[in-house]
Amino acid sequence: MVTNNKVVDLRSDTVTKPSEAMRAAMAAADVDDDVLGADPTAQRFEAEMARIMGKEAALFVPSGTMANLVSVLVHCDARGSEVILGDNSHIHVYENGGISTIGGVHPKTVPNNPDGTMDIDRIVAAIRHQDGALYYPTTRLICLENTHANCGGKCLSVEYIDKVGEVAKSHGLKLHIDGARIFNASVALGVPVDRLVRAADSVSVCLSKGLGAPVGSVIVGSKAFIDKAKILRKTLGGGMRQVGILCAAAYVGVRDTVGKLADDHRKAKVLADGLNKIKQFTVDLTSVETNMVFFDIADPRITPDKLCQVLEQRNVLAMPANSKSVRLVIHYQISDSDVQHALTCIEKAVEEILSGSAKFEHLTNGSTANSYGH
Ligand SMILES: Cc1ncc(COP(=O)(O)O)c(C=O)c1O
Ligand SMILES: C[C@@H](O)[C@H](N)C(=O)O
Repeated sequence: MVTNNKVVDLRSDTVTKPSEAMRAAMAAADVDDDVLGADPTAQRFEAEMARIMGKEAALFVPSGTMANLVSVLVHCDARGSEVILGDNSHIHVYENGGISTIGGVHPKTVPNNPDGTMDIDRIVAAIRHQDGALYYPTTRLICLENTHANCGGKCLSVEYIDKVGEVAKSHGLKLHIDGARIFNASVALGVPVDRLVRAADSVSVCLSKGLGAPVGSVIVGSKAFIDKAKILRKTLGGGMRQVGILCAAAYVGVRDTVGKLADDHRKAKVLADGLNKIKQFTVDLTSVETNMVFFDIADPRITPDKLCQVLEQRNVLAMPANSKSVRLVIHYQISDSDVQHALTCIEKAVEEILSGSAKFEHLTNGSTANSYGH
């Protein structure tokens, strides 16, 4: 039963459609072959992103996955390299093991705490000792993720990042931040984004998430690092021709949408409060720091897969996080009335499922291809 023609898409902040301003900028973009020389719009955008992030240089890449892969492979350019990263990190869980299958880099996971951090003493303990060089991989890199997607969009503090940076420096290691949502963290923490990443040798920044660009990420770091990253991007097939068309849209996203992230976070809290009033759900309200809301379903009759299917019949899109919880993500194209409409639809979906009147096409255990969970 469709109660509203408009689709309220809460699956992710990757679902935004380009704004009219982005489309106009794309149409008007001054472009050239970025492989044969330098697309002027890409060059301007990369210089602006380096300035904003407080790094020497920047490189536009087609996706966050490629941004992380290129960054890890530049830092870990010798055989037998190992990277220390979170066991629940996007790089380790959702990027097809690319650092290993493509880059030959060995992952050394450390448990992620619920707040997205890894215990500093466990990071230090994970660093391979020189004495074992005959047997062990060689630690070259530590990766953090801010905000942390699988930990509910939690923010890593600048104090924590600086401490990990000190550990990396004192052990001769590099530090990469998967900053897919670094602007969400900067806004939620009230810390300028260049200060937040000061300790990092490289950062990947998604333009196609909360910033609303249709495509792309940017890597920032030293000029020497970005020069190597540019070659590796080409090796991976990421060299692009008139890429200014995409950079023009991304530039509009950075200019127009960063200022809207605080409102995304406010709406996420409104959504979380509403969900917490539904007695079959539990939400840890203190964990809603940015634009993501995870809620657990206590009633076994209501599975995440069933709930998402019934919501889809009402044009509200959501994704199971796993077999017991659902993830909802706010972005700037979700209005306050969309939030209220979604809450009403969720309440009605729960009633339909519990009354037995809900219709399902197919059921899975929640870990389907279209689920975020694992
Ligand atoms: C934390 C994080 N890092 C990296 C990525 C990868 O970005 P992309 O989907 O553009 O490859 C995502 C999700 O998309 C993410 O949530
Ligand atoms: C699914 C995942 O890869 C994506 N980064 C998201 O958060 O939606």
